[in-house]
Amino acid sequence: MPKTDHPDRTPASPAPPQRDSVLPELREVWWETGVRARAQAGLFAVFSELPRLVWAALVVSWRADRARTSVVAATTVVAGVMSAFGLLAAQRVLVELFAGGPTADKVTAALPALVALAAATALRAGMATAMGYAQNGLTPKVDREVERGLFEVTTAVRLEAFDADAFADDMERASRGANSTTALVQASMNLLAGLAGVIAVAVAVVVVHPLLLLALLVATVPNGWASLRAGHLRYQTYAAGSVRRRRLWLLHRLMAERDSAPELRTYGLRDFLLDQYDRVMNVETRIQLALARRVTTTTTVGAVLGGIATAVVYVLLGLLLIDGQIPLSAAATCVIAVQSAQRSLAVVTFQVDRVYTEGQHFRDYTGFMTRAAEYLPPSTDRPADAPAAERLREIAVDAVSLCYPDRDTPAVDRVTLTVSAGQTVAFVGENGSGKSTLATMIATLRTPTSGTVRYNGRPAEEWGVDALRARIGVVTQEYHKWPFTAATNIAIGDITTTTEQDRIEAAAARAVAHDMIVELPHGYETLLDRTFAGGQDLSGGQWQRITAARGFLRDADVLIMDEPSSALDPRAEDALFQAIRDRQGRGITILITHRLANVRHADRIYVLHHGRLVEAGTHDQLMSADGRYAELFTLQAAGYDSPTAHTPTLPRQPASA
Ligand SMILES: Nc1ncnc2c1ncn2[C@@H]1O[C@H](COP(=O)(O)OP(=O)(O)OP(=O)(O)O)[C@@H](O)[C@H]1O
Repeated sequence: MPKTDHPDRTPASPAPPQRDSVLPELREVWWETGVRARAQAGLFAVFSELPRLVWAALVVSWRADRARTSVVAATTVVAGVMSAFGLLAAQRVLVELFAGGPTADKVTAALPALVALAAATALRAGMATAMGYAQNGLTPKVDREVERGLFEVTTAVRLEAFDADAFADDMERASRGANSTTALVQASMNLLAGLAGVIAVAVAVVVVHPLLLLALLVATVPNGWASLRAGHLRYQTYAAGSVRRRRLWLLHRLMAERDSAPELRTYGLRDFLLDQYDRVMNVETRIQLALARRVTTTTTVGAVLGGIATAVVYVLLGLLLIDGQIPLSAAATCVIAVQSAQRSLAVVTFQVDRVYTEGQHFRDYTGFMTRAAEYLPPSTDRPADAPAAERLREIAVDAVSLCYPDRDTPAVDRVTLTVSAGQTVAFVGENGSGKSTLATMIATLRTPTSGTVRYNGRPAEEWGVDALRARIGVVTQEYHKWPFTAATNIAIGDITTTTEQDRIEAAAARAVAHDMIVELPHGYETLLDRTFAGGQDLSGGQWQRITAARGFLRDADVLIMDEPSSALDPRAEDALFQAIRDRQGRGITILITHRLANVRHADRIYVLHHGRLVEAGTHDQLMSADGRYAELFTLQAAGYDSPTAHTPTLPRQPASA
């Protein structure tokens, strides 16, 4: 890892080495190097990037709301013109007032210019109000445009994306980037408005004396530099703290949310988690203090240099006046212009800083959108040769392997098998043997690293992922508890059926969930989320019945059930497997379970071990073969046969009874 100047590496910041073993998340990860390199771009890079960022902001804004973007652009230009016009009118007023003659005549002569000055000031204020109004209206539209785009991608990427090391961090920064877009758009608009003001003042100053323009620049450059550098330091710190922030967010959730509350108390994790929080926050505090020191030093140096330069401008003005190079009226106008220019330039430098900083976050967003596109599945359009009514008759798994990222050994290793319509097959094997991974590949949720899965003889690409998924129902081992009503939680199995109560109830009945649901306070309309008023929670087994109902809802050609009964009571389990057996002779059913008594009726049982298919056959065939399946089955059965329930007898150690 190359050495870089990084806020985390300031002498005060690194966590002690032994803590890394507790919080590996605090260690530097490879992808941060690239982010940091970007954050370390010099000020020249900042300016060279500005036009592109402002342009990007205008494009987003234009896409979100053309009318409001046009209003902002028009009011910006008109306000700028009015600034120049106002300054020139002010100078005209002063020229008339400093002319010779009686005061009444001078005031009368200055009146037209005074009226013009008042009109320009009023118009400029009106433009600022209109611009503010249009910008406020733009904010929610830009938010929606960008955030929706992000969600469209995060909900479409393949599951592999969530296994990739950098994806979660990348996504975290992208969400921050999405939130930054509104700020970028606003800052860009304000920057353009500020620039229009600066140009207006510059024009007025040049009219008075060209040399004053140079002085004006000298007076503003130090503050501008300080402001830009401070923004730059903040971004560097932000970019380097992504992993730490994610860790903090996780700790917030672990300590404050309902899911973790019981285990937190059972295992007495309070002090442990608070300690972890303290460690992350200690690092964070040190880094923020170091940042504050550097930012304060930078802005102080900028302010001192800016003050000296302003004094130089006024001295120069005085010298020009004494020398008779400019009249008193022009000198007075120039003082007004210098103050006005400093105000406008303060706006510009502040907005340059914001545009750059928010722009970096925005680039995180656009960069993520580009990188995430690599994880998007191929076009989901159903090809013309996959008729909508075609049923899945056969699934052929051909030498399929899957290696998870950063794993040396494949989770599934060259597995070949075929399942036909009407068959119920079971995948069995010890924990981690690859059963779920194989099932997710059949369900098109993961793409094999090598080998092919064919559906009716054709690979998935020829069908289109959507066409296949519409024909495959999956009940996953790690099901999700959706914070919706019981009815919707079942309808999620086929979201088009949310209003088809009879279908929902039929699916619930097959999954032994109906009676349980009608006993809930609001029956099917009971909200299954305790975090909302009136919400209910269910037991593990009750949740499992709901998820099984999800699987039954869509009478899919293929139903994959991964550990559907691990939390069910014996009666519910028996009823569920009866319902699964009812599919036999019709669709394809793939069953994954450790309760081997439930797979006895399967047409074929596939035994996996370390990712490889080691045995296949019916229950009777596998028992006669006396291999791995027979061993597991006998071991489990012995638990029931044993006279002492707590000391199950191993098959090769006959019971002493
Ligand atoms: N997302 C993942 N990233 C990396 N490795 C994974 C991932 N999911 C599973 N694995 C690994 O792949 C192997 C197979 O896991 P899989 O979940 O397919 O096993 P399984 O047979 O279904 O296990 P179980 O009976 O415990 O459900 C295991 O070694 C597991 O650690």
